[in-house]
Amino acid sequence: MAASIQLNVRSIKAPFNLTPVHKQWPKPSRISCAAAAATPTKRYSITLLPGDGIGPEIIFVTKNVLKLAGSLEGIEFSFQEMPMGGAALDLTGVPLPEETLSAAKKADAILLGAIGGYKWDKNEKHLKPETGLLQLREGLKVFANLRPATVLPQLVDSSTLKKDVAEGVDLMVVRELTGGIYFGKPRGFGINEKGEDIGFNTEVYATHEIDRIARVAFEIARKRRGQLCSVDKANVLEASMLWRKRVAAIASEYPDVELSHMYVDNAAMQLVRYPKQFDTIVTNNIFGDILSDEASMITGSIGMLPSASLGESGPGLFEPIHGSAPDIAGQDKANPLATILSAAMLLKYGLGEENAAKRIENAVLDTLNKGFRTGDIHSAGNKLVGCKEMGEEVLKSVDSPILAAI
Ligand SMILES: NC(=O)c1ccc[n+]([C@@H]2O[C@H](COP(=O)([O-])OP(=O)(O)OC[C@H]3O[C@@H](n4cnc5c(N)ncnc54)[C@H](O)[C@@H]3O)[C@@H](O)[C@H]2O)c1
Ligand SMILES: CC(C)[C@H](C(=O)O)[C@@H](O)C(=O)O
Ligand SMILES: [Mg+2]
Repeated sequence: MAASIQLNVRSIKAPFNLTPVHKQWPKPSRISCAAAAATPTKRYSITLLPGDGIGPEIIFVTKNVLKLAGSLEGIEFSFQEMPMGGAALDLTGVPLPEETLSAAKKADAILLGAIGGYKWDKNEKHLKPETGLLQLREGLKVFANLRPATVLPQLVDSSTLKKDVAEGVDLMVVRELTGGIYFGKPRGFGINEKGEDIGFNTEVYATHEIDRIARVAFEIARKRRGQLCSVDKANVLEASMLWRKRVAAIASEYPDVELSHMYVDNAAMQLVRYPKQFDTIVTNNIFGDILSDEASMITGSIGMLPSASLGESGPGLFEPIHGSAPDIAGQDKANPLATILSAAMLLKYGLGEENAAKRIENAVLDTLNKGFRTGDIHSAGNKLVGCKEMGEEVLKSVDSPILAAI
């Protein structure tokens, strides 16, 4: 299941007078000289949403990697940068301007950095950067969020888990992204019978929402190691009881996939006890959010985890699973690899361009093999680099021979 591929180029004029991200940074010379670019035969339009905090830094380097990998495979991209999150709030007063959503809908794929930051933390809900992100996911109808967590041999020592527990971990979290407690109604603030303030949200899932995410997960499990673990809280929550019933019903369509069920509290524990037991995990919106952050640390850092958000049709949304990291923003310390690997997912799942995707995955492996590490994955004996340099090293490796995919 991949987002539909639209091959026609669209030239969309940005309605905002945006300062391009990091225009003060010199363009890496490797872009023009790394390898002979193939004559473009395919053209795609990409909406870039740098967002806030480290977002512009990681999007800047990823755009260059995507551009070079594409050009070596006969692909030409047109990029359109649009405001999103806190940056959009400052510019337009809303976290997801209509122009941003409509440009995103018209693109072939969307690459997002990250949104959010201290400045907007106390805003009312509808004026929070995070609300813009939820509106974007809802607007694009990207209900299936794929979050792969793979422990690369080069980074096994960066894992917080013991080497023998972490090594060989290769799992995929399939997170439902447009339903559940994030979107359920009623929600809001009120006053209870004792006169106390209350805040409330509703976890609600309809059959069709569970069935479609279950089918995506079964399809993915079928192409992996044939094992699907559905994570829920069916011992307590009605929404989870329906979830478990429907996932079990859909299992009859996939006799070749082995289905198991696990309560989320146990799953959180099992992920750090023996993560190799997991192949594909399917879970609801909030459990997927939490478990994917947990899984990221097994791989060494949250700065390593990419994601793809796909719907039944229309462009896919590709973003790292981490946030805007305001504690390191503007310091050239961010690890861009989660975003670079999200660009590989964009090529693979969003555009069906497997060769260009492999180039990027391979370039990341090559760069790690050469010992380059940002601070979050750094250990003794490696070369500590910043976000820009890491991006430039990946660029240098984009034209290396294709080795095994990640
Ligand atoms: N998809 C998104 O845009 C997204 C996701 C999560 C959080 N957020 C937002 O980001 C803001 C900060 O949230 P948070 O601090 O809870 O989570 P975070 O993921 O931004 O940061 C958590 C920790 O991980 C580190 N980190 C994250 N990404 C990194 C990278 N690429 N390289 C190196 N270190 C990295 C940060 O420095 C921080 O110490 C909040 O406003 C939150 O709502 C946005
Ligand atoms: C920022 C927030 C809305 C978002 C989520 O909860 O989905 C983030 O944590 C993520 O994982 O993408
Ligand atoms: Mg999250």
